[in-house]
Amino acid sequence: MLEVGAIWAFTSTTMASLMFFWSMYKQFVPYQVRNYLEKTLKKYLDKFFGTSSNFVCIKFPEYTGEGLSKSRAYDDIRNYLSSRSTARAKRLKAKESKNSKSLVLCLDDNEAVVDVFQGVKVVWSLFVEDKENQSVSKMGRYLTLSFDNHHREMITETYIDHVLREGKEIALKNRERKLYTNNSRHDYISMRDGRWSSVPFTHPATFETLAMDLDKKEEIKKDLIKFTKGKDYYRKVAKPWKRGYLLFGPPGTGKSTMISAMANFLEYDVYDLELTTVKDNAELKKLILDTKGKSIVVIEDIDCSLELTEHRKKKKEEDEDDDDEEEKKEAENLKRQRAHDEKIIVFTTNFVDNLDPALIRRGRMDYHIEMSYCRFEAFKVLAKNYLENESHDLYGDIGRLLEEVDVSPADVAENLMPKSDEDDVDICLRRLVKSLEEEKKKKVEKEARRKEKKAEKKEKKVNGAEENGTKI
Ligand SMILES: Nc1ncnc2c1ncn2[C@@H]1O[C@H](COP(=O)(O)OP(=O)(O)OP(=O)(O)O)[C@@H](O)[C@H]1O
Ligand SMILES: [Mg+2]
Repeated sequence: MLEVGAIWAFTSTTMASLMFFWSMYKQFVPYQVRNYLEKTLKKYLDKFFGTSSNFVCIKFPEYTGEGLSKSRAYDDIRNYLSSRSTARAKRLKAKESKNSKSLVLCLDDNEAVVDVFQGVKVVWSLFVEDKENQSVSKMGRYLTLSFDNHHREMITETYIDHVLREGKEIALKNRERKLYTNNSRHDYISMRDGRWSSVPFTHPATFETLAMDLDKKEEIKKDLIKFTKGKDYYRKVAKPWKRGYLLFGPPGTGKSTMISAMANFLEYDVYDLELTTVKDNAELKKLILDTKGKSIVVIEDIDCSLELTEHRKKKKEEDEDDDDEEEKKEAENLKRQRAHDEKIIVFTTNFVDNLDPALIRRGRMDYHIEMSYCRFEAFKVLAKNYLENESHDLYGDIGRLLEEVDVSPADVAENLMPKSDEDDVDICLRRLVKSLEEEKKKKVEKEARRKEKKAEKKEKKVNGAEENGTKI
């Protein structure tokens, strides 16, 4: 019989050797023999770790509690181990999860991996629960963490916390990001998640492809990074961990594109809040409370939304009084839980001057970003995106024309986009120049008409005064 117990009377270095032996044996020993040996080995491992005075073994079952619900700790540990296992384990399993954006490689059954933390080696192993211990419907597995008793304090007080925290972070990074909407018209293509329905968020915009002043772009990125790192700071100053941005500018200047770039930069989900379909204030509160952390709540065209919702204002106030006690309590609880959720709120508008100053004050909208017409710097970003071009004889003309006329990046992008296989860089840039020249002509004509009208008005006034004067 294999003297596994003897082999495991050892140091952690021998553990690593055993891992090697184990993987070799898995490659070369036939399945039936392996099956028998593995069962025996597992018994020994269980026995050894259970009785050894030097080693401690902690079991983390996949299903816990009376209802045998899936253990969150088990999932977090598996996520943590997936990064360790990809680099170190000999046998991996590819997992396809519906919440994950790609295949996840993780530890295979009856496989072990060594992890090192603050110089201390520990061994994680994954086993399938014995048939007789399994519940009827759930194929349970369990993870065991084995380590030298000398490090008990450090492992239980620091290491396990570290594993759970990192596991959560990894899950967040690997998750498929979502675009939520409260507009139920999209229900047929989306998944419902509480009061929101969702579809995968796949907008490809990034800050690199965003055409705008480069210094302003860098400033916004820095602001976002500072916000994400501000957990302790917000707690210290007793403010909810959220930041409001107001994006304003003419149509087609990239406000919505900027929101997608922000979401991709921070790896946040997006909640697109359609105010016009919100019944009353109570519903609005519920919707906001129903959003998760690491997300951007977007309210587009705030001026129009507010106008449309204005007539409900009175009703909202009444409804607040009607709020049933139970619901108020639930909302308060959620609010307390979510006070430290990382959340960004973005408002957009075409007409910033129409907004009530109380609405855009700092605290509600902390950072105001103007998205403006396309100038040369922004054009260069678009030319790189759309034509992979960085210099051309026409750049001088384009730069000059872009200073003279106000066109949106959306219009410039439309001209730069090749319309057929024959459209090369030269053709696209010439098309842009032509369209900018037409814009310039229109602007000159408009200016001339304006002056003409002004002169006419002046003349009428003078004539009127003269007539009046004659009358007097
Ligand atoms: N600054 C920009 N950088 C890169 N692409 C842009 C930019 N502005 C506009 N575009 C392009 O033009 C299209 C329209 O832009 P977008 O929807 O972001 O404008 P908007 O400011 O939100 O307009 P609206 O006020 O009408 O909502 C985008 O799909 C994008 O391709
Ligand atoms: Mg928009």
